[in-house]
Amino acid sequence: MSKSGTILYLDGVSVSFDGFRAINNLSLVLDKGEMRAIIGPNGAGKTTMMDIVTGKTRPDTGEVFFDGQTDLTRHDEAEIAMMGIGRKFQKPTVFENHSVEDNILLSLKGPRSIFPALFHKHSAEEKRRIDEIFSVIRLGDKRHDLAANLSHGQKQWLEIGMLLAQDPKLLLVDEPVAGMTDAETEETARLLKDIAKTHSVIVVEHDMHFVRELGVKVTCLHEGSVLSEGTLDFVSSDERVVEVYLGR
Ligand SMILES: Nc1ncnc2c1ncn2[C@@H]1O[C@H](COP(=O)(O)OP(=O)(O)OP(=O)(O)O)[C@@H](O)[C@H]1O
Repeated sequence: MSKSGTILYLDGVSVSFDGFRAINNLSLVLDKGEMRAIIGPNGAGKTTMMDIVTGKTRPDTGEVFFDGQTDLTRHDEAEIAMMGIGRKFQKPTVFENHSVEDNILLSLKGPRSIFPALFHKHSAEEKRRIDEIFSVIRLGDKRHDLAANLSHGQKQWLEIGMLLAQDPKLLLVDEPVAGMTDAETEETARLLKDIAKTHSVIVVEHDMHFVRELGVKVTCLHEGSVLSEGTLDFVSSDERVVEVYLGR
């Protein structure tokens, strides 16, 4: 497999915890600009795979490359975040006591303490970026509301906006629609599709209706390796996927 043109390249990756192989000879390649949905049963290794990409967990063996050339196994979590890999965990962790806009300002890329982040005069370029983020996350009319007053779904969108403020090249998004209403779920699919026009994205989800809305290539993990990969129709008609996951 060639690394050229890839944003993420995992080959032959394994990791064991106390003798248990959570990731087992995993190979997964994401092209630059691609959005991919990752599905699979509990314990399949989805979180561990993302932990390996973000430098939280070191693989025992295998290659992990970012942007075709950077060996991620040689970097720590902070360095990997600085390189442009952003991760959103399942539970939203916004600053509840700040306004929606301040949450975005506090997240803008660049070393900054709270005081200057909130009170410094923003350049035209920064203002353009902030407006762009608000248009993507559908919270323009909530800019001055307290983050605590947002719905669960809106908090997830705000946190995606905080991730965008870090200007990542690759976003890892863990179960974004868990707990959302159907309308919020559909809007989240549109929101991620907008983001995917200019970013590479990995979305882990169990909600198959949402995965269908995304309309992207799907990878099903099982026991730490790829069980099936292709269109959702292809993967969901794979008998092995039905047996270990969808049929349950
Ligand atoms: N730090 C750890 N120590 C021991 N075992 C671990 C550790 N991290 C993960 N595991 C085990 O590795 C396996 C893969 O777990 P992982 O959390 O990656 O699965 P997952 O696909 O994300 O599942 P879920 O859909 O439930 O989030 C599980 O059996 C889990 O118990």
